[in-house]
Amino acid sequence: MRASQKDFENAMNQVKLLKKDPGNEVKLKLYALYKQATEGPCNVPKPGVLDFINKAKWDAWHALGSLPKETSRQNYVDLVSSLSASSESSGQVTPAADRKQPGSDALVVTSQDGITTITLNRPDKKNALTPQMYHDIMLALEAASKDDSAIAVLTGNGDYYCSGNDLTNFTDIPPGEVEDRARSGAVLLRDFVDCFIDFPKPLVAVVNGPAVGISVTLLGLFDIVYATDRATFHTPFSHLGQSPEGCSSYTFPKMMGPSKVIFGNLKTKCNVISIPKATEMLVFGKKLTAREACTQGLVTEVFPDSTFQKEVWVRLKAYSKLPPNAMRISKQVIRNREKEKLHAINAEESSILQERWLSDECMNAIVNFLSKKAKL
Ligand SMILES: CCCCC/C=C/CC(=O)SCCNC(=O)CCNC(=O)[C@H](O)C(C)(C)COP(=O)(O)OP(=O)(O)OC[C@H]1O[C@@H](n2cnc3c(N)ncnc32)[C@H](O)[C@@H]1OP(=O)(O)O
Repeated sequence: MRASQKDFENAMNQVKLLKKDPGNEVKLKLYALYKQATEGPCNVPKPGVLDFINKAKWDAWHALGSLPKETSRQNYVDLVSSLSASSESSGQVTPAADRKQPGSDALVVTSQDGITTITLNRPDKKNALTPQMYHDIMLALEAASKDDSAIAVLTGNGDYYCSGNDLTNFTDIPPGEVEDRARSGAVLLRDFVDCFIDFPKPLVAVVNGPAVGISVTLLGLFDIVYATDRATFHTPFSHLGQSPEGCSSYTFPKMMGPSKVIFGNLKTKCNVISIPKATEMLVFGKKLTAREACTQGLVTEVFPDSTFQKEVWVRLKAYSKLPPNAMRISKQVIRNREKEKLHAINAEESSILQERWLSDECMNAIVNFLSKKAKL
């Protein structure tokens, strides 16, 4: 059977996830087949002899002569599939990918076994979220809401789940444009969080490592949160001169419940007040371990790191075989009556944050991070 365009796109995504470098010879072969499959026979002038890299690429492409596009596509898919079989790719992302997100390699979307997996793929920056990634995640969620998968998963590649908003997003802003940027940032944030509120299928977070900032607050909008015991959950908003988002000002106190504080002594009358446990996280920036987050209702289940990927994916594959319409409808029954409220909270949080981004407290904290004075 001939490889389809979808198979070809799957293969392109799989290449990005290979753990083992396949070596220059194979990479040239992949390049040549890709060019032949997408553009046909080599039609560009030969680079000069001193332009070693481009000449090697040109030679590899040119060597394919008039190989038809369809055959090149098939050969590309076969080659990638043989590489994937021999490469030890990370447990959860071996399945063939089925879409390439526009504009960035920092997000990889795969779809297999009824599960669409959105993987944050910027491990060298601890999967910090750039504006492009916010846009691409929205696109991926939009596509996943319509594709034939039963559930969707968000996870991270590397040792972190996500280090939150990329703090360099706040740099290089010309002085006259600061307010405009804060305004457009708030619109993006609001649209982004709205996509999570409205996502119609079961949404699962596979928290493969520490999580910071918005990647934590969003967890209140997921239906299941599985975490490795290596994960931590940190919302250092006050440290950053910022304030909670992702509807966490509502979902966290609701999920975590109150902690009772008793004051007074035996001689005087004792008073009991209830403070949401979430306050310690959202106001004071207390970092929770995975077990603490589980006890407090933010995480569904914690797994030992050594078996995390295996156990979680076995579980999710089983869930994905359940009738998809029933799961979608059940999710809606559970979530729908809160939706309007969540949208209103999201709008409010985004507009408060827009103001915070303009504050000296926020600017100073970001400068501190960027000058490496502070490690949160
Ligand atoms: C549309 C806009 C929406 C905005 C929504 C608002 C959201 C609010 C938030 O998300 S607040 C949370 C923001 N995140 C942080 O404050 C985390 C900052 N990072 C750290 O504190 C640390 O990097 C760490 C604890 C995550 C990891 O520390 P570690 O020592 O293990 O590793 P490094 O610090 O050396 O990090 C490796 C490289 O990654 C870069 N990096 C990490 N996180 C971020 C980030 N959030 N933004 C930008 N860059 C980040 C780090 O700078 C290192 O880069 P380098 O190798 O080039 O130095």
